[in-house]
Amino acid sequence: MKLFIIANLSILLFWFGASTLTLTLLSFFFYVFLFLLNHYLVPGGSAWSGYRHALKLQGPVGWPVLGSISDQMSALAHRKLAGMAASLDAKRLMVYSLGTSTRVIISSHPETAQQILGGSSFSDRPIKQSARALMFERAIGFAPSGAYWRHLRRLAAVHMFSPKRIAGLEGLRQHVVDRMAVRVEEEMEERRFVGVKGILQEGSLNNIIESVFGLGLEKEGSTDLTLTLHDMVNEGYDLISRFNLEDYFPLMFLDFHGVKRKCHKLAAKVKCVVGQIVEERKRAGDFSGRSDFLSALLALSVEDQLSDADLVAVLWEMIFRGTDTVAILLEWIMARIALHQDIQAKAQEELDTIVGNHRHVRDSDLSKLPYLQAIVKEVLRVHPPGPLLSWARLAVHDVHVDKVFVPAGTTAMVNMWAITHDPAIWKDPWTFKPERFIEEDVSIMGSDLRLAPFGSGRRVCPGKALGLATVHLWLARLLHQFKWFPAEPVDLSECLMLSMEMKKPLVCRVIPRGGLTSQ
Ligand code: HEM
Repeated sequence: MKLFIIANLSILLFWFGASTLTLTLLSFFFYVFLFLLNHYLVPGGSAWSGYRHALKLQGPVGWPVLGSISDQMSALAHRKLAGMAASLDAKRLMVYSLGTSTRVIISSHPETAQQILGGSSFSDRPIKQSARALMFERAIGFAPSGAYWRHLRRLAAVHMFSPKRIAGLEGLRQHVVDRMAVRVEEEMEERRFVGVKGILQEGSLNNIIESVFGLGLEKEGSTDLTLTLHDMVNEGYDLISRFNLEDYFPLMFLDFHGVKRKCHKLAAKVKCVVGQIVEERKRAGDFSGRSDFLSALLALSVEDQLSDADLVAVLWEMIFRGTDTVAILLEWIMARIALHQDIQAKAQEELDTIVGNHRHVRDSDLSKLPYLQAIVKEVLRVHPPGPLLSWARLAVHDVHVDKVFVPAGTTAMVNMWAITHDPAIWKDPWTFKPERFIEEDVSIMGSDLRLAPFGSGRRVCPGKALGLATVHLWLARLLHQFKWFPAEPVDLSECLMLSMEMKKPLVCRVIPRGGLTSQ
């Protein structure tokens, strides 16, 4: 067909007196043009061009060479992808390309999400250069799903996230929230408003550092170390969230944005800072009687021990993952609390009934506070911190999803934000209404894909119980002790980095509720 068109065109041009060279060039460019059209005008874009005949694909064609990179890299990627899936009638499964060769599938439906997250076919993760350089390939999040990854998950399940250990860390959580309450009062006194994000980030970092390293929060030098780790986490977060051309094009030798260089520099710093903590603990010896994760890992039997390099990677990942997730979720919750005064009053009434006003809230009270828990669920529905579930999955072998053939090596994502805002799944999805979870008890731990903010299946978030225990207790304490008002209009705009943050940090006016004092 193409040759026929070219031949006809050539004859026409000949009749119009064009030279042989012009004819050859025109024919050449015309052929290239047709080839490109043929290659790119495929549902899902060029990375899917080899599969179009076998499949019934639905997805955007994207741009030549770039594919749908601009949509994926947008600060509102979850909304863009949800809009595209709805307009192409591809909620169950949409395909697209990143660059010329990265094939992606995305589900915006609980049933296909279950197929992706639930089985073993998508149990690896695609790894970005930045994540590799920052050593995450040797930690739980990006380790391929083999024996090493299973070993790490087991160690973390027993020594970091077991119910016994989470319960044992209540004293730490109480201590950290005491300090946060003092800072709230100090900021109110000094500035007449409270920068919520800063307080939550500091509290969250202190909490995770202490549970991972057990250095003693009040010890000399601990503030310097906290600041160093804080800067390292922020820099790593920024680097890993950044778009890097080299992830999608074979330009490994180039470093256009300087990401590779910065990652290597940061990794060297992490090895030095975390490595030094490990060395000092080893020198001090005797790990018994200590409850921190580092000591538990050092006390393992020889056959279970991790190498020093792997130990650093695993500890660094815990600090990295454990800080922002909790702080970001709590900032969204406090924003909703400040915005909906009626909901705040109802939660405080529940607290006063169950806890009274002569003592602070304890972990043991939390199960008796269904409305408070419903608020957390509703925030996870409306503002899931990982709207695209943070880190994608990778097909480890050829597989079918919804009868669509998905080749090995395809990146798979779930648009949890699209699912939690789908009117076919949730009544009035745009209304903030914690009461919906009083009417229907929906599990958020991964068994019900209508609301799975921690993912699901074998790579589900291992920190979900610890994260929720922290968020529930801190929210209860902050609500019990203070009334929260917006210091300026609450702006609910989103910005998707590694997690989905508030674009404009929350600023509140806070009034003590009386009865309870900060310690
Ligand atoms: C409280 C808010 C949190 C949210 C919303 C959250 C969300 C997520 C999500 C969506 C995933 C991907 C799951 C999947 O692929 O199915 C994940 C993985 C992970 N999370 Fe969390 N997380 C939170 C807290 C934490 C905490 C506190 C830690 C550790 C201290 C943590 C450590 C991890 C790790 C290590 C992985 C990788 C698991 C693997 O690949 O096997 N997370 N998280």
